[in-house]
Amino acid sequence: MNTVLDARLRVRRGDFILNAAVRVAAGEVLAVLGPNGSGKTTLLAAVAGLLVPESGAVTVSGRLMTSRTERASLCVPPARRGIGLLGQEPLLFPHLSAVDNVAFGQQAQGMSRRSALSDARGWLDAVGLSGFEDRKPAQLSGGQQQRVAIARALAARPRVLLLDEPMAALDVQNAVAIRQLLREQLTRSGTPAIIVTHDVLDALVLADRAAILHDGRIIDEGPTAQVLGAPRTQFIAALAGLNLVRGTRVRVAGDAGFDAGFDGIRLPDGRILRGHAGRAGHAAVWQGPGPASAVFPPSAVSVSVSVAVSVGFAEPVVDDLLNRWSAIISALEPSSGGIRVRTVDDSGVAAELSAARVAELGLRTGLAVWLSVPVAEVTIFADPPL
Ligand SMILES: Nc1ncnc2c1ncn2[C@@H]1O[C@H](COP(=O)(O)OP(=O)(O)OP(=O)(O)O)[C@@H](O)[C@H]1O
Repeated sequence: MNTVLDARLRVRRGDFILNAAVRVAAGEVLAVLGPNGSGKTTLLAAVAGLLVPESGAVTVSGRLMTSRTERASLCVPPARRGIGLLGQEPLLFPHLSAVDNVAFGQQAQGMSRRSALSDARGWLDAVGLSGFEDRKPAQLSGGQQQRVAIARALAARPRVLLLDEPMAALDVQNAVAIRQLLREQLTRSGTPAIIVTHDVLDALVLADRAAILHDGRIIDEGPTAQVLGAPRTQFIAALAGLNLVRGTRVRVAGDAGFDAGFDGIRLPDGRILRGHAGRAGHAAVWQGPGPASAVFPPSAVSVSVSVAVSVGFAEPVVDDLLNRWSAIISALEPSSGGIRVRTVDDSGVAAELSAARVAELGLRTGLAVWLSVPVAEVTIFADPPL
């Protein structure tokens, strides 16, 4: 891997400690996902040189930018790292026109005004703002200002671009357009980037790899689809729109012609949810009981109504290929796949049904139902220590 950015950092902020390592290769985009307070902004600030770590190092294209050991300390100022920053707010110079805002960085680096302006016009065209060159930020919409900020960040030709929730302050339509624009421009320019985000779409559309930050530590990292498809935390499962149920890993004897037997997890109420072992390295080898998670999509969960349902009481196994349990509906919400049926259950499992099916079954909040999910749809992962 042709590493452009290599950062290993331990940063203290009050009681909070970030202890994380990230690498970004040439032309690669890494998404850093994590809940509020997990340390995402702290990580970017330390990479950018805005925060000095307790220990660690940051190199950009092999040049040491931060180095902190017990004996020595180096921290190259942010403006001299070749690192671009794009945040939620465009932070344009209010007194400069769009084209002057974009040209500013190039001129500061010594490019002639004429060349910098010509380059800036090209970048404004690339972000769909040709014809807006002479407008001041106050004469542009929020989405247009963010486009100028993207043009400005890329025009400076940073070695690495750090994006801190760049779509968070935009309405949905603008966010979709700017996300697409960022994808095009990052690909076109080959700029390696880290994007910190709460939004799974940012990770899916923009990033090759995703890292999950949890309480100051990276607890999972890999190709975006793989990380989101095998979520290690409820936070990521919810982002990815998947159900994640925690329990203890058990080996379930295969009595229906499955030589290897099933894998399953035992839930806190004693119920067993059966599935199959997840991706290699997570749970491919049986390692005895231990914390584990079952992951399955809401679209795989069927709902049926029975008058005799007693909640929390697991029905005797009626089908080796199906997990089945009782629950009470807590909410019905619109979703991309129809209607999301949320249930009260230790694990808060959700099902996704068409509106017609919801009407046909007469589903409503407070109704007791049976939920079932095919064993083949459930993936079991051994939990790494969080
Ligand atoms: N200046 C500060 N002094 C003390 N603690 C701080 C300071 N700034 C941040 N923290 C703490 O550091 C932790 C990480 O904050 P950080 O902003 O990096 O998280 P984040 O993942 O970016 O969160 P969010 O998604 O809400 O922006 C939090 O617990 C926060 O309270």
